[in-house]
Amino acid sequence: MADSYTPVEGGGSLLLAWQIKNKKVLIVGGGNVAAQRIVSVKIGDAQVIVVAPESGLHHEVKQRIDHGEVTWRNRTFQDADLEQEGGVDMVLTALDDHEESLRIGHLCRQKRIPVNVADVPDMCDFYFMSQHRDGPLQIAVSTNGRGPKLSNMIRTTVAQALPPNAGDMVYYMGELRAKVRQWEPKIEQSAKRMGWVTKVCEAWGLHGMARWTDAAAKDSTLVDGLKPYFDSNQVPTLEMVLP
Ligand SMILES: C[C@@]1(CC(=O)O)C2=NC(=C\c3[nH]c(c(CCC(=O)O)c3CC(=O)O)Cc3[nH]c(c(CC(=O)O)c3CCC(=O)O)/C=C3\N/C(=C\2)[C@@H](CCC(=O)O)[C@]3(C)CC(=O)O)/[C@H]1CCC(=O)O
Ligand SMILES: NC(=O)c1ccc[n+]([C@@H]2O[C@H](COP(=O)([O-])OP(=O)(O)OC[C@H]3O[C@@H](n4cnc5c(N)ncnc54)[C@H](O)[C@@H]3O)[C@@H](O)[C@H]2O)c1
Repeated sequence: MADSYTPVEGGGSLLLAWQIKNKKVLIVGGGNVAAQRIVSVKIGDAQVIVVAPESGLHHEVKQRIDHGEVTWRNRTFQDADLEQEGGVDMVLTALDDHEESLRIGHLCRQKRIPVNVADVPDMCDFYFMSQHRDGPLQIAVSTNGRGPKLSNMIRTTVAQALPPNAGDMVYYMGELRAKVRQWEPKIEQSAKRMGWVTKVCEAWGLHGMARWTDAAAKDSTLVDGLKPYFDSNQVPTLEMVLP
């Protein structure tokens, strides 16, 4: 046991990968910011309700309404929007009416509905982050409200440092992980499974896994060739398993 653990540095945010699939997200406003918010929450397969009068709709928002990607209430916000059809799980305001935006923020706080109020960090229960998306890979950067443009630049720099097939790599290494669970389904063997997968990741490295990915994408049976190595708890070099 350590005499003293590293002190925790507070003042940050709790970063989570929020599972919002089929949850109801109310977006108030239908302009520029709303258009971006819709994309952010639809990535998580949320059910989106937009409340905004037709006169102020951004063409992207209009298109998503026309395509049935979001539900639309063609009017200004009413307090009852927070209660209708069993209530909502999250609210995002994207209005050009600052006072009304703040009022909605306070209402959500009263009702304990998580809320993001565009342009008013103090009223946000959570901030959005600058995001890189590549299939199952998501990388998000926060500066905790200090510099959104800086978030964007750091995110771009991080993404550029990755192998170009990083998203596929996450996908195919996930396939390998699923295979290992099939090979050794017993829950008490979890430590063996995790230990072997970790050793493979470390031995191959990111660039090795990227090479594996290109080969596995061409030949779906390749993964089965790893089973004897798993069974004997050995980690093969790529040369031993690539065609
Ligand atoms: C990540 C991203 C996600 C998204 O919004 O989707 C995002 N802002 C993005 C872009 C961006 N926003 C703004 C600019 C102009 C340049 C600049 O101001 O720097 C740029 C740059 C650009 O457009 O390139 C204006 C702005 N933003 C906020 C304020 C209010 C304030 O600061 O008080 C003002 C008005 C400032 C003023 O008027 O002076 C506040 C917030 N913006 C946040 C997120 C949260 C903190 C994120 C963090 O800490 O990193 C937070 C706190 C709340 C929130 O919105 O959740 C997205 C990156 C998109 C990408 O990656 O491409
Ligand atoms: N545009 C940006 O890049 C940006 C970036 C950060 C923050 N913001 C802030 O976010 C807010 C929204 O910006 P925007 O560019 O999307 O504005 P916008 O003018 O494009 O859109 C505002 C939308 O709100 C709707 N609206 C107004 N009152 C409403 C009400 N009572 N109920 C429902 N809908 C209502 C309008 O009809 C319109 O659809 C502003 O406060 C802005 O300062 C904008």
